[in-house]
Amino acid sequence: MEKQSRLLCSELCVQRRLYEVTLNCAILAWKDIQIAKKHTGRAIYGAVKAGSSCVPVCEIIAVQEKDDDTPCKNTGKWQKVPQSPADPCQHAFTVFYVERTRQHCWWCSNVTFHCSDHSLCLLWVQTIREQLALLTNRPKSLLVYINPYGGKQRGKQIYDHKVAPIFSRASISTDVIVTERANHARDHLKTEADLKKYDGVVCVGGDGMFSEIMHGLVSRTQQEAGVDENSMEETLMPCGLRIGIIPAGSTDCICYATVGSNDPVTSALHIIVGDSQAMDICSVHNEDRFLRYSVSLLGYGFYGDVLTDSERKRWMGPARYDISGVKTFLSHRYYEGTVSFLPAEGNLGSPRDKMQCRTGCSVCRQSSSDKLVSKNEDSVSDAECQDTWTVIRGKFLAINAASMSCACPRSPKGLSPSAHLADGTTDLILVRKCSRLDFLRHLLRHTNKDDQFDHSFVEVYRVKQFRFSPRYQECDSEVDLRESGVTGKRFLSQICREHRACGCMPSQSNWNCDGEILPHTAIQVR
Ligand SMILES: CCCCCCCCCCCCC/C=C/[C@@H](O)[C@H](COP(=O)(O)O)NC(=O)CCCCCCCCCCCCCCC
Ligand SMILES: Nc1ncnc2c1ncn2[C@@H]1O[C@H](COP(=O)(O)OP(=O)(O)O)[C@@H](O)[C@H]1O
Ligand SMILES: [Ca+2]
Repeated sequence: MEKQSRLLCSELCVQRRLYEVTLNCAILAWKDIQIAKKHTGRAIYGAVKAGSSCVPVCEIIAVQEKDDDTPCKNTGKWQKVPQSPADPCQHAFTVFYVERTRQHCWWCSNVTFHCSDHSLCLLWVQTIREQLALLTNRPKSLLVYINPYGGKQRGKQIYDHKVAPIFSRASISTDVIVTERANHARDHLKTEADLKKYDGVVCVGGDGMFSEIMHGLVSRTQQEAGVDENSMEETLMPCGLRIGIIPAGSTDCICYATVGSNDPVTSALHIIVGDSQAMDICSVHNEDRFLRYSVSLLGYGFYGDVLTDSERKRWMGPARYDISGVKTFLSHRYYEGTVSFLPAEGNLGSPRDKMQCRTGCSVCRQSSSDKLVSKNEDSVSDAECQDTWTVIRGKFLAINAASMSCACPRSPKGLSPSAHLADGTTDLILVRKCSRLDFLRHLLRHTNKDDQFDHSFVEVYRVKQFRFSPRYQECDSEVDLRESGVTGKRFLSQICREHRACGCMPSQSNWNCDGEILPHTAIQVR
């Protein structure tokens, strides 16, 4: 505090007690003068601390001169405006700032400073505003998309009641679009929206809604940069705009895994202070066709089937996943296929190293600087790495790729607790055919502290690319069936012939790509 030069220092009242209030370019601090005097010369820091508070300037949301006839912000009571000009409470300003509450949860708190002199009051307001104006990473203008049908259908309510008031307090201007159909936001972003007007896009909804907005922005960026999304060789251009997420969906894992909570107010405050976090994006192709991007979970088998079943139960809201989860668990189907992958090299850690990715994560920083170096040196092409592909054939209950931890309220540590948000890799989890009881033990470990990878039937790899092809590929899609001349009957008789001895039927599943069903099962992922 002493190292930074003071911009202002005054004696002001807070709730009728006199405080020494100081502002430098980094911190606003207020110290109860009486408590401080009591302890002069004595090093009782705890006691001195008891009468003093501070807030980093970068966590101040707004400062407002208080009207004479507004209720006192600290007590909530209406205050009588004092008549005497010498009254130290005659003029006041309120500072709104971020306060940490529960784990990773933020709240917008406030403190009102009173002073006798109007010009002093104005000077404080103006100086704090000048300091806020220097924080250039804060958004001023945002484009907001609300999915009114996500989660418990409370997106609009959450935005109107919890988010819009703090955005307006922070003087952020917004254009709000309540979507009218699926893919409305994606198409608007891709073709219509005047993106130059905005400092960021806000998504009010779940992972599916985030995915729509991310697709809109990423595709728009590639179109403008002339990058062909169908080509697996091209390097995608990163997006210039940030996406803020106000959680109002069913899983909200993208919000939970980046912010640490699924609280709309916390998210709004992170948006206001201009926080940002880079995020890996996987591209998913089928042959030369681009299918989709994924940022959280790409899951075949168990999670694909849970999603397929749950789409029919959308009216149930978030509970549909639990019902479909139990149903899919009981059906206990397995899937045959071949997974090939290119393991991540270098100092990218391992999925079992128990390192959690946090803001400023050293692994992600290292990975992005490595990428810059390799780009400049134009080093090893994918073709040269061909020989390092690992190939695994087998029978699986689930094949999951988690590009981030996928932490969510259902599983607070996530599918892959040590996965990194922006290291250019995804954690590939293979759950081989096992008994129901073993699979249940594995699932349960997602909800407690035990290691879900510590089973003989579970393998996990950190990879840069992977491919999957199901064993009975002919049935991949009706088109493929017709093209290859294989009929459904022939497919079934082939399976029956091969499984006559054991009497069980292997199944076909679909890929769950961030909560959307992919139309193909043979995929290539980068
Ligand atoms: C026995 C309890 C087992 C609990 C296991 C929980 C594991 C949860 C891992 C969740 C990973 C979530 C990854 C995120 C995916 C989302 O992108 C995506 C889309 O989200 P959106 O709807 O918000 O748009 N969400 C999903 O695909 C939903 C996946 C939810 C899976 C829930 C599975 C519940 C399983 C319950 C099994 C119970 C067996 C009990 C037997 C007696
Ligand atoms: N106005 C709308 N009507 C119907 N569906 C919509 C609308 N807006 C968005 N969607 C779609 O709703 C799906 C689910 O949205 P999401 O917000 O992720 O909720 P949830 O988490 O409950 O799945 C997304 O796939 C999105 O494309
Ligand atoms: Ca990653």
